[in-house]
Amino acid sequence: MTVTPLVVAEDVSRSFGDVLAVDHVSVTIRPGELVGLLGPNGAGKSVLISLLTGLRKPSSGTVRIAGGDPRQPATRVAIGATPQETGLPATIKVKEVIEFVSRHYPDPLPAEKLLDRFGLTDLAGRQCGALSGGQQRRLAVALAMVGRPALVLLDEPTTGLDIEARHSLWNAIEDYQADGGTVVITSHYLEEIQRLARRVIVIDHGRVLVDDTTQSVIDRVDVDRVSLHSTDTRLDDLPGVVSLERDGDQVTLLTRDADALVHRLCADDVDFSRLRVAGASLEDAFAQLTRSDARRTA
Ligand SMILES: Nc1ncnc2c1ncn2[C@@H]1O[C@H](COP(=O)(O)OP(=O)(O)OP(=O)(O)O)[C@@H](O)[C@H]1O
Repeated sequence: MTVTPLVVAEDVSRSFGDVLAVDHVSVTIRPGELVGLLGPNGAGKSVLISLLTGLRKPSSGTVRIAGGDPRQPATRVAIGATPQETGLPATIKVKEVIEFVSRHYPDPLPAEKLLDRFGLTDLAGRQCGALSGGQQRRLAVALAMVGRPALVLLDEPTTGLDIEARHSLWNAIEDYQADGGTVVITSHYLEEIQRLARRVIVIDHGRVLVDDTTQSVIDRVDVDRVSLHSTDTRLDDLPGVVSLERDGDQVTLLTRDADALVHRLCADDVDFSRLRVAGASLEDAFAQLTRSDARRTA
């Protein structure tokens, strides 16, 4: 069965003077997907999101959301977004701002359900200006979902949140997806994207470097991560090691052959403790992808 895509960006570019922020990007997202949009600082993620939400017009190419132009109000009802920075009205209470935004949508989530989902129930009567930075961030994401939009675009939603707040936001995002919602999320916390997103799109210099399942992207990096505690200098000369980082006596090695490395440690009687071997992470894959793109660009 063919599923009609929710997001179709075709050959989209956007420039600001000499800066080509988004460079001929084509992306299709199906309903129910949760897609991580990754890239280094200045890669073009926020500008691409602004094109998908209809806040900016492409210099060339087309964007369609649920078949419509996101610059038209009728299409924008299907979109919820949390930009990197949001300005909430300081003197309006949390529940009031939720109810105010709700009135713009035909079938909004009940305020109580939204407050509960985002852990904001105890703050319902608090003025927005009296919320902490993390509480404001949670409210901003809640407001993106109040109208039960088909698509939600979250630009670094968990920046500045403590661990507990981050976990509760992940749960809220997963609940929204479980209800059939579609999510595009940017984050510099790659372990967060690895946990949430089944698919990642990596962009750099405005271009798509990779668009694949998260696992396939990780599998592209044919290395394992070996961590141990040791002050032995012979660690610098082990075979198959791609990179080595020291933090005090904690050493993290990326290697193409973890078995050979561990055999060698034992054979050479290297003094070490707390040895751990793990597969590569999305962060390792991302670092390798963007490094090789930087080399190509140079
Ligand atoms: N209004 C603007 N005028 C001129 N250049 C802009 C404008 N907005 C963005 N840019 C440029 O476009 C490029 C992409 O910016 P963008 O904000 O999309 O990056 P990003 O991937 O979101 O980065 P970050 O991770 O730092 O948020 C950058 O070079 C930026 O300086």
